[in-house]
Amino acid sequence: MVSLFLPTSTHLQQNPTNSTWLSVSSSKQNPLTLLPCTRKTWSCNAFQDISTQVELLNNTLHIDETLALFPSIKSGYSQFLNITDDLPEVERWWIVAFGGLSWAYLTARPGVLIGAIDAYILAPLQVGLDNVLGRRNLKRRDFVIGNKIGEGSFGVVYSGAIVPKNVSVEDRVQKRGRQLEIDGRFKEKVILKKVKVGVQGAEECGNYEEWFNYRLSRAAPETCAEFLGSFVADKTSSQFTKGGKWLVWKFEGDRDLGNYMSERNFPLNLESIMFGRVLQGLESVERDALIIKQIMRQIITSLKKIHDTGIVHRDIKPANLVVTRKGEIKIIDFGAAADLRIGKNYTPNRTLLDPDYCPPELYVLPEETPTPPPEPIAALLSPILWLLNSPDLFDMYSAGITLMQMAIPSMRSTAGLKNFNSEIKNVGYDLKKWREVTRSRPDLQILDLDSGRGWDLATKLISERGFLRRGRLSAAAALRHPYFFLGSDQAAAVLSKLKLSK
Ligand SMILES: Nc1ncnc2c1ncn2[C@@H]1O[C@H](COP(=O)(O)OP(=O)(O)OP(=O)(O)O)[C@@H](O)[C@H]1O
Repeated sequence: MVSLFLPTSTHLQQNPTNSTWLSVSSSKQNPLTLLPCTRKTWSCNAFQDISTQVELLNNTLHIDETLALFPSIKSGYSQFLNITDDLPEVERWWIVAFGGLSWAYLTARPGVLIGAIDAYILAPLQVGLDNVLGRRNLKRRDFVIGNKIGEGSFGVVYSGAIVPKNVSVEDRVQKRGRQLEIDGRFKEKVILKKVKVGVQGAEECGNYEEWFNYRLSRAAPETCAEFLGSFVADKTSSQFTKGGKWLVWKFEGDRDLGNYMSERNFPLNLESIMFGRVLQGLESVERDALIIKQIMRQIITSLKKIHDTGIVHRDIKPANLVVTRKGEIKIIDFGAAADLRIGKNYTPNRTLLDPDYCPPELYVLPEETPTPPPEPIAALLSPILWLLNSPDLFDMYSAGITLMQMAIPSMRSTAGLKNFNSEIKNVGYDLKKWREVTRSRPDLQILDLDSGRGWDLATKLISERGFLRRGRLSAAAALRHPYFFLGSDQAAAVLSKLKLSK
């Protein structure tokens, strides 16, 4: 039985094992006493002065015994009694109530308390530690640049490698084609993002991306690519422009989810990566469903952790989900992310979005939301902001589109996705209605398995915000959806890992 100990006279509590009621009394002078009672008699007993310890026939339970199980609570409880010894009972009640409410507020999402600990203790500690270990002193000459692998509005992304100490300067020029991969000396592969120079907003975006990567490297490192740091080029040569900023990550995998989805054999092309082997004894559609479920579980689990820190990614899509060799999904590209605990990278009326994946509301917060106040004040107000606006649901819509794309082959092409987006808009973002009227004849087999659990989840992710800006599942609620019950995908993943480790 779990009890709530209040430094006051009496309250009523039910024993969950046998449903009997207990009258619970405590005060400094009188040790806590539990009396079996009925609901009716409790109100009479409640104000009785219980000065002697009463032996309970069936439910003998003493506060000292119970508190002995929780030593820290016990010492806190007695300290509290000591400190408030001179106070009248009513004031003690107020202190407890105020303390409880403050604790609930400070720990409510997105976590004012944990955010303050991170900002004022963990972040400076990380800087100090990184400086001691030399991690903040990255230099241009530490890296060799390989092929260009992507370009966004604010940055150009290259593959690269860390230059080992024994390699001569001449070798540190750009390596093109497969030169870098076949050169055995460059073992530690990295990804480098060159922040564009002279492009409006690029520098600011690069700084934000760096900030988000450091923040997540402390709060939820397993969700994203390992961030190694940044450097500013000290001279202009080959890809480097003097003064230009570069961000560096560990190379997490050859391909992102978008690359895998563009292949005809998706999702089977991920089967051995996700599960370490071919799933046996299952129909092909069930194998597909299991792989997709495992990917979705990872995406939503990571989103939950990121949202718990107050960060909304705002650009969730297959191209921003790197698949590692161990079958882990890492979220990348935090250039558009916003920290809605302190208002970082949030400007009202400005949205950075990919129209194919962004939700109908377009903005992470209502357009009339004012410019964030200074960070400590914004942080203090953030639980109210989250409660009223649920900004995390922005990413959940994008996760829903990703699920639909994985499960419905015709939606994987750019044209198929655009067609879906225009059809869903025409039916007011009502997925059930879309199913009735779509002309695209989608193959919904995977979503319809297990009495349509996948389909049900999709309908609860792809929807308008609705009343009180809710009406869409949060990451935590999605993980509790029946689609993720009976973790057959989890079991297969664990089994394969056990087999591999033998
Ligand atoms: N840590 C990493 N490991 C492996 N591949 C990565 C990693 N980071 C990025 N990539 C690859 O590089 C591609 C481009 O990266 P990213 O999406 O961060 O930049 P971008 O969108 O081109 O730039 P911008 O931030 O300006 O929009 C990704 O799609 C992915 O394939």
